[in-house]
Amino acid sequence: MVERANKPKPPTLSSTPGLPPQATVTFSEDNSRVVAELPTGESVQVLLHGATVISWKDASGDEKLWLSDAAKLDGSKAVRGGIPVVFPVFGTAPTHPQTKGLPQHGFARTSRWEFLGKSTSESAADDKASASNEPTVKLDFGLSSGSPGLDPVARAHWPFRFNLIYSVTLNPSSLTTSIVATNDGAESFECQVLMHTYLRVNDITKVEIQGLSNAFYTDKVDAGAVKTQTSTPFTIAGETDRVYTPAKEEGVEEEAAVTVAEQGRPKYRVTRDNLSNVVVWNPWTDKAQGMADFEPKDGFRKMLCVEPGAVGAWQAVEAGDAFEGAQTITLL
Ligand SMILES: O=P(O)(O)OC[C@H]1O[C@H](O)[C@H](O)[C@@H](O)[C@@H]1O
Repeated sequence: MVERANKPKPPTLSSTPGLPPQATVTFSEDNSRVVAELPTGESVQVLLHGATVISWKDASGDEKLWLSDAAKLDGSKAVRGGIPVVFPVFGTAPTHPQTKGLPQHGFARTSRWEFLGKSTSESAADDKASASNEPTVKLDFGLSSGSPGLDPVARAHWPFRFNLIYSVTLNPSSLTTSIVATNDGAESFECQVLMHTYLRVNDITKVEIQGLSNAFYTDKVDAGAVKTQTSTPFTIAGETDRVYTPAKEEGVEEEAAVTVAEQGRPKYRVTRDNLSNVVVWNPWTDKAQGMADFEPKDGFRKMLCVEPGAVGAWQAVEAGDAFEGAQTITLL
């Protein structure tokens, strides 16, 4: 059972002498979000609407994600900022028979998920962090075709039986989000998955992105032209909306990391597991102006979306099978 946010905090986080202090997990008073804090001070907040991570702070309280001042957190709209979950379609797909009726980025980000529970370093014994005695907390969220909180648009336009488990794992120096999308029905379906991470930066003009050299990308601000990333690291100096497909190194199982540096200092490393694309997005002046929920209007200077996903192709999930993917963002 999670504790309520309004319950007074226990005087110490470790109630059992000899055991390492545990993370605390509480619900906000209005039940809209789950808040987890490590004994070392790092914290994460996940809104049940969309299972959207809306805050990730380090031990000093420094926020790592960008969230619009005008973001709707009341369930009326997808959240502008944090980490919205994109499923089962990235963008819109008017020519894809199964998802053509769905709104932009699907329905996962506009559905109310269920909080399934937490595990901390003690119970997550196979977790790498706990093996090194680092505190860790994992929060699990669920959404299925039978969920009461499922956006009605899913029932109307995506008639498949599915089950999504989305896990948010906080360690002192990293945040991992992972998804398992299971096909519970008798028919196969095709889907796309993406974690739409809005990283917070101090000044976008000082940001450099590394790790995408020679990667092919679709340039959505140039009519979908397919290009190759020649200059690396690269900087952002205008509206940017690119879907990268970085090549995998031969014989290497893992996908190459993308590093975001600011003023020459590495800041975030984004690693991917079974997510073969990376979208890099910044709306810049005009697009930011055009989004009612994007505030302040010059907020594009404080953010960079680096979005690991499986969106370049459709993922076919046969009956009884599942698609799994994850990202880890490490503070450098
Ligand atoms: O406004 P939204 O539906 O949240 O989408 C925000 C952005 O998401 C992705 O990064 C896409 O590549 C962009 O084309 C899109 O503008």
